[in-house]
Amino acid sequence: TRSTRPQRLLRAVQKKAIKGDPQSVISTIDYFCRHSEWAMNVGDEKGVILDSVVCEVSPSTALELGTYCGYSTVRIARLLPPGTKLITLEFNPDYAAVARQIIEYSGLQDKICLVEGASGDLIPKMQELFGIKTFDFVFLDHWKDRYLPDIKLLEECQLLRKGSILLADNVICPGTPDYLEYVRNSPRYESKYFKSHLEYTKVEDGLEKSVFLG
Ligand SMILES: O=C(NC/C=C/[C@H]1O[C@@H](n2cnc3cncnc32)[C@H](O)[C@@H]1O)c1cc([N+](=O)[O-])cc(O)c1O
Ligand SMILES: [Mg+2]
Repeated sequence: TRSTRPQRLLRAVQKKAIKGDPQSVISTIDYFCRHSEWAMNVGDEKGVILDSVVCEVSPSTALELGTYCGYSTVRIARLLPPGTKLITLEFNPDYAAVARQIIEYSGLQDKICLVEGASGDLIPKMQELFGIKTFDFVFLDHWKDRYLPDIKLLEECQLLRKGSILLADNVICPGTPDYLEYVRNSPRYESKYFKSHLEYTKVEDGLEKSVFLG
């Protein structure tokens, strides 16, 4: 049977990127998505905004919702201070398998913990599974109708603290209207929109950065 797009993206990384070099893995994926096949990675333009927020927060604990092929996982983990871990959740086993190989190829496996499962099931288990008290940083890039229920779950599970930063992809395209309305109107968040473009295109999209106020 024909290979899947994630498998073809992995093959491009294994063929063209330098093993152990996260930047070359990132550049290879961006090149593949611009010149061979578009894929729903946060991409290079929004990736620069993601990088700047990760560097600013310099999180001790970080969570990513929706690993897909691991592009943003590698982008985030390459900037984390030593001794910190990025927990990334992915419920599609085929995507998780590709992501594991891309993460390993980048050499960042010691900074990343990829957990297979649904965010709705795993978020309540973060304390017991990883001894996590609160997350300093959360990157949301999974199904767009899961953003709002999942941050409400993070609040309920007391996994956010005063100053926790949420960064959400695709708030314009495909769009996350209920999430945006919530973080922009809730007194519990201070929210800011970073205008950009949908990965590898000229279509408008952007990232929403929201600080939990406690
Ligand atoms: O649909 C998009 N992203 C959805 C991403 C979904 C990824 O997160 C996982 N997932 C979903 N709920 C989950 C719950 N728990 C764990 N993994 C989960 C899915 O198995 C997939 O790997 C998207 C679409 C476009 N686009 O232009 O169309 C552009 C983008 O940047 C996008 O991010
Ligand atoms: Mg996205």
